[in-house]
Amino acid sequence: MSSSVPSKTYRINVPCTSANIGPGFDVCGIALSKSLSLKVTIPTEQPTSSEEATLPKIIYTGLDSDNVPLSPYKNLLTRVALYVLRSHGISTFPSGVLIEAHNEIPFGRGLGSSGAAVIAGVLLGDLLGNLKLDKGRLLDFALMVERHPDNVTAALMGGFIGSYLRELDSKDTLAASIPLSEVLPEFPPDAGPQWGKNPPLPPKGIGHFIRFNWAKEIKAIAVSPRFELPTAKARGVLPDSYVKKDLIFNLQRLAVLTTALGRSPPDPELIFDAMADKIHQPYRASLIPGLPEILANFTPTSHPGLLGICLSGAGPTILALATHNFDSIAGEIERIFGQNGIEVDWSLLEVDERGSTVEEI
Ligand SMILES: Nc1ncnc2c1ncn2[C@@H]1O[C@H](COP(=O)(O)OP(=O)(O)O)[C@@H](O)[C@H]1O
Ligand SMILES: N[C@@H](CCOP(=O)(O)O)C(=O)O
Repeated sequence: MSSSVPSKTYRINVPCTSANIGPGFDVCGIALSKSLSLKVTIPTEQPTSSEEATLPKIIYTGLDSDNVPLSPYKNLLTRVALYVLRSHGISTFPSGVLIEAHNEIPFGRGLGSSGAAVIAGVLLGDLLGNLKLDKGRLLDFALMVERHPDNVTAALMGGFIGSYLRELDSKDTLAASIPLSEVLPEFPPDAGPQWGKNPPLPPKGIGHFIRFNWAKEIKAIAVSPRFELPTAKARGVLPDSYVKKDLIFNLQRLAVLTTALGRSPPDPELIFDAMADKIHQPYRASLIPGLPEILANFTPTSHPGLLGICLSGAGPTILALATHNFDSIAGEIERIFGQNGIEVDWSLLEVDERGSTVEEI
């Protein structure tokens, strides 16, 4: 943007997330120390009716930025922002906006890249419309797009979070049931202010959540195979119903895990067993070569420092929680993936307690 145009610049920062943490399928999420950050420059004066308005210009740097659509009607960040704006009766983006995205979250690896993009988009819409929505309301909009709460809630709030979707009355159920194609329509390339009907506001308070404690000694090792597994595909292999004993297996562990991860010093035996799962990982094993072996080959006794191991989100990333010996734990997971012909990248991450932030810079 030319320096002669008066403008304000903001930084939106959204952390990556690891969802499920073993038994907490669609319930738990942890915000971690990699992020999607947007530098957003907004002109403070808009063109007069005789001047031509310009659409947002989007620039990406960082991971997986080569194939991201840069049209504001195709890009996930701006489509979500436009949904928030249109729900408030604002049919177009302000003119002349510059969005510089820097991405550290690999796409389709189970570290919540789409959840982070959805939260960044909601925050962007709030900023562009000067809507000043509170966090609960921002979450409602995010949940209309990404309809499981674990990633988006942790990305927005930060820390280790448990969440559920409120049972809605029939009027709210109707409002929340509008298809995703109406929330994020495929805009024609020449979409203008008069295009389509604005979507309705989402019901209030769709998502409820609580923040658990997190013991400061616990770090997250994220080992990401170098292939993408779209979350939709990894949800597609899950059954529609479960047997009672598998549900009880997970519920018992989840009840223990949420408190166990907040206790200092952490108890490796308790956490390790509490991170086992029977409702998503076994079904996803067919999509992630090496997963059964990885889950079967690690214990706190065989790998001192390890607390627990699970699939991160829908995978294929493996999340190992540990207090020490990070290199050897990651190296061993890398070795098993290697035997299955899969290369990986790994990093040691901290829990991000701040969650998403927006600041003027
Ligand atoms: N920063 C981003 N900007 C635009 N689109 C994104 C961004 N991050 C993720 N996406 C979209 O989300 C897809 C990945 O979503 P998903 O399959 O749910 O995997 P993940 O486990 O990483 O959330 C990407 O292929 C891309 O289409
Ligand atoms: N609970 C969801 C979480 C998906 O997380 P992602 O980071 O893989 O998008 C699931 O397991 O499907």
